Amino acid sequence: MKGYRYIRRLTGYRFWLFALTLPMPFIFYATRLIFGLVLQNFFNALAEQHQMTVTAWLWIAVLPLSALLRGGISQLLARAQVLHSFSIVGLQQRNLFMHILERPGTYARAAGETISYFRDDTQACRDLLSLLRTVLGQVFFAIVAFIILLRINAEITLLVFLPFLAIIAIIQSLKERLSRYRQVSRSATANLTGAIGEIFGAVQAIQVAGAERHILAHFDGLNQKRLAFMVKDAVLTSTTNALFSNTVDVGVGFILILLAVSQSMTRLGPGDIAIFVSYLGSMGDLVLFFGTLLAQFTQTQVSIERLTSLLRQAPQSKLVEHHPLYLQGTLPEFTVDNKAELQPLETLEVKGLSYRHPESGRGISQISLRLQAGSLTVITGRIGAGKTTLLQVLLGLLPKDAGSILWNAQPVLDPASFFVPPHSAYTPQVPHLFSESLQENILLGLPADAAALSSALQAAVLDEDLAQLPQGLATAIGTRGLKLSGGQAQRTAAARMLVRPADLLVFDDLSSTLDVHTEQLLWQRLLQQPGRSYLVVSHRRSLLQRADQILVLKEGCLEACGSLEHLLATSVEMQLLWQGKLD
Ligand SMILES: Nc1ncnc2c1ncn2[C@@H]1O[C@H](COP(=O)(O)OP(=O)(O)OP(=O)(O)O)[C@@H](O)[C@H]1O
Repeated sequence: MKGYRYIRRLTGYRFWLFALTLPMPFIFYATRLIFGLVLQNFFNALAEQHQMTVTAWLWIAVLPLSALLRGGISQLLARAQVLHSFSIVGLQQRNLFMHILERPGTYARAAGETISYFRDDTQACRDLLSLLRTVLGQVFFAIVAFIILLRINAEITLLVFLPFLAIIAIIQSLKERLSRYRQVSRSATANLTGAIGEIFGAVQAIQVAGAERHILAHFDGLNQKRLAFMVKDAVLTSTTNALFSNTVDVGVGFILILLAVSQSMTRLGPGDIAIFVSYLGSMGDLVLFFGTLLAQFTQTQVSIERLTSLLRQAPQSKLVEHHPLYLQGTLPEFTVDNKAELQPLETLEVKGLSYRHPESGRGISQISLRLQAGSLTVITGRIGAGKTTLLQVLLGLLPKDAGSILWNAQPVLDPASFFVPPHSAYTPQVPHLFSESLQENILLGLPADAAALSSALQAAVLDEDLAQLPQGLATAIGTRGLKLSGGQAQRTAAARMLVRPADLLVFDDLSSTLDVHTEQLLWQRLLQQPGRSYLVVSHRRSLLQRADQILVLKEGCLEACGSLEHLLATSVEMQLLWQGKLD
């Protein structure tokens, strides 16, 4: 989606608020024009009469009135401006958040990067619109001021405007270099902070490898690079800022020099000089803001590209789709669809399911399966065969490229919202735990039902561990569950699943962190649960032996399917997996 279309669609959201904010800079700069005219008339009246006349007093009285007018109108419109800013930033944040929630499997970014998308990139358009509005007001001011000054003294006006043009030309010539220096210094900073993150995450590995000296040298090198780029960036930015801020003084100096050398200046009264100085001050704003506006155009384009790149196959206009936002007043009641009324699982059918990861071009192709209620289906295959991808596409965590999913012969149109309790529950390969108590991690907001909790703990083989934990269920498990062993973390995630009513339980390889005995006990207890069906990724022999059917995946395709006996007799891939000859 082109940047301007993105901005146009965004501006269309609550357009009346945007329209209300448009006159603000015009009113602001109109009062500055009035202020200059008042100054001119006041000083000229004073110079002509050599004393405070009624006219002079009148001109003085106009000053606070114009300030009051400006303040009053600004106050009225400021609310519209704040609401408009929050609306367009909030709309993008809401749409981005919804997109991630709909397809969590496609979103794999670090927390810091995510904050930068949500906080910085969604604000780029707001900043651009705000600058654009201000610069339009300033251009209006510049044109009117130029005409007024021309009428006072055309010769001087043209001469005084020369430094402005010169400075705009200098800024333009420096613009490309400014942006290059800024980009290089930002990326040097990102390299450094990225390295700090990696070093903290790998302290143990560094110590074990005795690589402290090498890492410090690397860190020092990154620091030196950043220092060099930052100094260049700071020197150039300060120089251009100095140019900006001294523009007005240069202009005033120019007038004074002309006053000393030119006859024509003698025709200027003190009020005329005052209006020149006053207007030049505001012209300085235009030079400053115009340069910033040009830079903001580029930054906004970059931000729009960054944001839309997160959408993958979804239409790019999704980020600027219009939806209600609740910025004021009480929030509407939160309702969850009551899926309990829907049919309990009888059969689950998958036909021709395909998905390719855009980054690697790999994934799954044309997978079909049929699963009966109350059965255990095991998906197996070598590393990278597509087992996780199949589960994620089925559950709607990744968007399917092709294929269909049928629940009791009815098509599932939106798997992401369908495959949740009470239809199904899922434990991923790496469970996500929070730095809360064990109980909160299992319940995740469900009302504490002691019987359901205790049954889930028992089924997940957590009951014995619980006795060892200092505060039992109230034990805080640390950031991402770090105080738990890998196996405990995985069984906590399993208990979270079991405490919820769900017909279909989907597990992605529990065996990686469980010893053979615990895993056997877990499956023994799980399979005793009434009314549940299981879809499980595993390569453990004990589970393959229990399975009603096994799907063997190879390079993203369904290689074979059937009972263990049948597969061992007919599938070479299954034979190799069974003998542990493949990883
Ligand atoms: N996020 C991703 N981006 C790009 N390619 C991916 C992504 N996730 C998986 N793949 C690729 O898709 C293929 C299938 O991966 P998948 O994780 O589904 O395999 P798997 O059978 O579950 O492997 P494992 O046994 O290691 O869990 C692999 O070639 C993998 O490299």
